[in-house]
Amino acid sequence: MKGCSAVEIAAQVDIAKQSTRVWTATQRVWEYKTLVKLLPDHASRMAMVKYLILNGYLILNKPFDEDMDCAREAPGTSDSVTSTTSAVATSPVACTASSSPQEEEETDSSETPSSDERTRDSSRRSHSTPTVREAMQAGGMYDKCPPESKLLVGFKNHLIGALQVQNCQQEVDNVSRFLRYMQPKGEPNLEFLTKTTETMDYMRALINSGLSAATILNYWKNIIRFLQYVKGCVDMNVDWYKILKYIDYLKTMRKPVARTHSGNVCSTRYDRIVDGMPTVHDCNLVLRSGKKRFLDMYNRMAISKIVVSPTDKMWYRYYCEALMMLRHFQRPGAVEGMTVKEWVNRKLTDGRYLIGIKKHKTGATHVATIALTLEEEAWYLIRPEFVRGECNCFFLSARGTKITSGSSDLLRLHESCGINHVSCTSGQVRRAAETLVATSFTENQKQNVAAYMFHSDLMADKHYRMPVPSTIVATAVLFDTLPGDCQPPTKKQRVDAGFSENRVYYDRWRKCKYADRQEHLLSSYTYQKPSCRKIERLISKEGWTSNCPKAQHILDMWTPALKYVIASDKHILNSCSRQKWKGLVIKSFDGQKGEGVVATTNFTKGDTVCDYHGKVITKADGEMMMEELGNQACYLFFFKAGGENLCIDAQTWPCQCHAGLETFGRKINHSSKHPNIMPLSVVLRLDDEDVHTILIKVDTELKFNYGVNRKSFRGEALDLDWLDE
Ligand SMILES: C[S@@+](CC[C@H](N)C(=O)[O-])C[C@H]1O[C@@H](n2cnc3c(N)ncnc32)[C@H](O)[C@@H]1O
Repeated sequence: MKGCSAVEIAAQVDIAKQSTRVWTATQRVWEYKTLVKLLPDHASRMAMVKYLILNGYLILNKPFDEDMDCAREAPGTSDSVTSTTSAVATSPVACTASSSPQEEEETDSSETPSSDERTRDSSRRSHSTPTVREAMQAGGMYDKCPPESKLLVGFKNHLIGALQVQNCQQEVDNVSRFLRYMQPKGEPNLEFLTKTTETMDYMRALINSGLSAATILNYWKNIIRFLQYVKGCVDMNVDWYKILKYIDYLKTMRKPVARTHSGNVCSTRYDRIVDGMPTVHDCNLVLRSGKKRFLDMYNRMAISKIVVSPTDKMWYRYYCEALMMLRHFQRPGAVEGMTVKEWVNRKLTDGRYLIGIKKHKTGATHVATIALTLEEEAWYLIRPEFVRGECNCFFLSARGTKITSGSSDLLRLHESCGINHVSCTSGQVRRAAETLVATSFTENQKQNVAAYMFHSDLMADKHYRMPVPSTIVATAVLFDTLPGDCQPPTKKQRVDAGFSENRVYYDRWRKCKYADRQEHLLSSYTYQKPSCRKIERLISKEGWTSNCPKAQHILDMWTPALKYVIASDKHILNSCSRQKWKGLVIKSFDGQKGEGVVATTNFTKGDTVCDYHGKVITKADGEMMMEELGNQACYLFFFKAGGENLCIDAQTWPCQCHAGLETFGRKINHSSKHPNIMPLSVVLRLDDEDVHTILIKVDTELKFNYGVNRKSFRGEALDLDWLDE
């Protein structure tokens, strides 16, 4: 539009904007998963994908072209990706078990009951999985260091011994591949700590090889854990500073990947909200529709002793496996791992047969448990029909060997019943059950369910906190009833807004408001217990006249919340780990006092000025050190935490972790009469250390009360007159 006037150009821009809006609004962007749902038939879907792309549509989360062309994508692939991603989002450990390229290889079914399935499975093995692996191989990311390398052996022992990670081989392999990439030859060493360019290359190569964001994050997590292990190795004489810097670098580098991952998880969850989630009942459809055939087969095999065809027998087994996954919410790994011994050891408890399964292919330390009804137990008694030789596994393939993929079997069952399996995987039914539990079970019941479904407690907790559509709507309705001035909705407002005349929403509003007020009052007193009078004053200042918490009740509920606030404060964690605190200097004083700490900025009550840094030792060890010191200045801080008598040893200086750096805590002098800071013992998740933090109120020399007097320590301090200060 070179020759056009500004007005003409502006008019064209307007038209373009308009058309972009229409373009976006008319579904130019497609999620591949939606296409899977709309077009379960692979060929039709591929044709549609091509058409959409040709016409300028954008398809998000499309599998690699090669995968789409080579393999008839197993229905449910996208779904299983979904469940992996969400598991990763809630528990990074789960990612270890499910998202590594090795695992991708292993989860392919090798059992091939029909020629059709054989074609599909073999094509998946020969094309789909190796795509990622081959890319990794080509990029030099698949080679490993010798397993006997000192670093790897040490790391593995650390994972098993110190961190109790029994299933750690995958993590060790991931680290091994990383080390090999960074140092293609020889015994791996720590020279990579300075190779930032190569590290960046490694990240790029991982991304380019087609690994999912979740898997890459998992690699990164493993490497960071490895570095933390190295940091703690006293015999390696490693440079802490270098390691910390490198960890920082890794953390920065993973940020974009983490963003992509969060985006993926969000989009999955969004789909779930928009498309709705299947209920447990929906997921059990295959059990209902196949039940007649199943019972018929049972009658023929168990009662009439008629020999059925191998295909029928196989189908019967699929159904039995499905029962465990869909009705008893077991993971496929538990179905695959169940042994004959575990079956024989089943225990009749309160009318149910209880079975425990130890091997379930996950990193969880829980035993998978199933409580079969008497009827179900009878259905499983038919197993001898499948035995072809020696095999300890309970479920047996057509060849009499261990089954390899419970999820593939579930998929086959769905296909045989003509049911679209997409929303009926074991992951889906577990999620559906969790949703149900979250809305209608008590906390105790939830914990029991978590154990039954063999989640880690943390994972279970996270799942239960996931919003479900009905909760979101209920909350939104509640918000709608809240006018801006925070008054409860009047009866007229409620009725006008389409709600019933009764008080249910009014009461709900009052309940929420009451809880808010309680929280507000409690949050005003974080580190010092208030008096009843003080709370009453605050309540009256707020101007609340009704629906108002009682001051005494708040006092009863009060606990020192600050510890928890501190424990999650990134600034404090960072300052503790780097030993960098702002607003303090060390100053020399006259006389015996020596040096002390002075504040150069104004601190406010509640501020954390620094920590008392040093190694945490026992009280007995501390006392022994003190005895040896005699009358010399002493840099030991005795305290009690969780019933234990401990001591921070700042006597041993400089510390290993911050070579050559003077730390402030140990330089703070004593004052019993005018202390202006107080120590607070908190447990920070910081390289497994208990870190003591100190609060200050005024900008003057920092002094705390050492908590001892001249008579302390059996009178040994009698001549320390400065203790009276
Ligand atoms: C933890 S250190 C404090 C820093 C020490 N002033 C320095 O120069 O390194 C504790 C020692 O400082 C000295 N100290 C602490 N408070 C003092 C005070 N109010 N007056 C005199 N000396 C004090 C005592 O010798 C004590 O053993």
